Amino acid sequence: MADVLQCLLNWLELPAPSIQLRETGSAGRGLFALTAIPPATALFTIPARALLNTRSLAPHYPPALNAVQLISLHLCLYRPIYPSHSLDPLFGPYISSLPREFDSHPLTRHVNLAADSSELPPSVANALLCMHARYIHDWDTVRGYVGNNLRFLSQKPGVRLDRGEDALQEDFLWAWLNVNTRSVYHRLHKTRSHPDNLTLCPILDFANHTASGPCMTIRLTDAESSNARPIPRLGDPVTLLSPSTPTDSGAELFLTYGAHANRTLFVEYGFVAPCAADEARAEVDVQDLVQPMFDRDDGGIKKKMLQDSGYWGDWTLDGSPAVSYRLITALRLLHVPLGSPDLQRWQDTLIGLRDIVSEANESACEKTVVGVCSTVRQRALDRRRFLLKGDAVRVLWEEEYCVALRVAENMHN
Ligand SMILES: C[S@@+](CC[C@H](N)C(=O)[O-])C[C@H]1O[C@@H](n2cnc3c(N)ncnc32)[C@H](O)[C@@H]1O
Repeated sequence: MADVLQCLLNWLELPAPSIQLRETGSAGRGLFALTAIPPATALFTIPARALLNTRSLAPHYPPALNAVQLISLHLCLYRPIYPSHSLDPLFGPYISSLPREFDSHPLTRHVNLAADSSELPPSVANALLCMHARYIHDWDTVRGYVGNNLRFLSQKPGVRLDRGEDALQEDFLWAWLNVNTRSVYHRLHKTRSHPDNLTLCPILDFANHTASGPCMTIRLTDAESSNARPIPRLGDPVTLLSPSTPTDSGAELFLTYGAHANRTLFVEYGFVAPCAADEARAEVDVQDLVQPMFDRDDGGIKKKMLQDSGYWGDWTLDGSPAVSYRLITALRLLHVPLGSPDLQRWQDTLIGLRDIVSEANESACEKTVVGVCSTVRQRALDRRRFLLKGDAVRVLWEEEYCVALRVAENMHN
């Protein structure tokens, strides 16, 4: 473990920092404080030349790919064949420090084993299918690109493209999952929202996620603070700051990957961070149960109205406990007869002219929510008993159960 970090530090020409790399219990490798660290201390700065992104890779490839596709292609071409190191002359030491495989990641299981996603809560299965579609789109694009640039790519030192398409696709999946689980936001373009504002960053990418509690932050780059594209050709360097509170020697140093529900953490990163039932992060998406309620005569018109006003789908319950405003809005419309004066009242709720459509409409919505909660609880009970305690999928079902229980109890009070 120490060797991996030392090798990266040598390549980066960085002095020994006040952190070390250690194996954690269940989260793989992680960063730990070697000494007590004062608040907001700069831990290390990774030079722009060592960041793997569109700026550092663009000079080495014909244009045509977006950031995820280009970085994935580069990793794929230079995947190390263990125990040997990556043959990449540019980023070899970094690529050699990446995880060797993603065998237990839900996407790998889905692709390789055609794993039955019916064991997952429906919204999780749906999120996994969407992720799979993204992956297939990127693979199709990169496969076409490789075909169009075969001669150029084959001449790169250390690259072998004569291994057959299956082997290439396997390496591409490994590469794509590295980008998906390890890249961070990094300002490289004129606008903040540009989808290619991302990078892989050595050492920083050993940091595990915490949903709450002290975490490290990335210092604002020059480009970000001036809200413009970076001036240096390769972009700005990345400096990692320790948490804003003192860190004890030996404590793990975390990042927060975002305020994600466990559904997202599981599908995108392959783990869950169990949360208390009363946290807003404990969330159930009930679209699979509510959408069929619109499969009736007036449902098509109502669906269109919800789509036009931006309220179709993403209907959630959470543990705080709460029914999302998006779901309340959809249910209110579901219980409004078309052609009645209540339709105007529903529209008035959208623009804040009214709080509710009517008392009767509110109680019909509540009854529907209670029914949805009952279905969620029953299916969670049915499914979780087939799974071992501590299994990530069981945690997902348990979260659904607890949230539905809390929301239903709250309705009755
Ligand atoms: C950016 S990497 C972090 C470093 C990684 N542990 C390693 O060994 O290289 C993200 C991956 O670490 C793991 N991970 C991060 N935070 C975790 C957590 N709180 N619990 C479990 N696994 C976690 C997941 O496998 C995730 O996809």
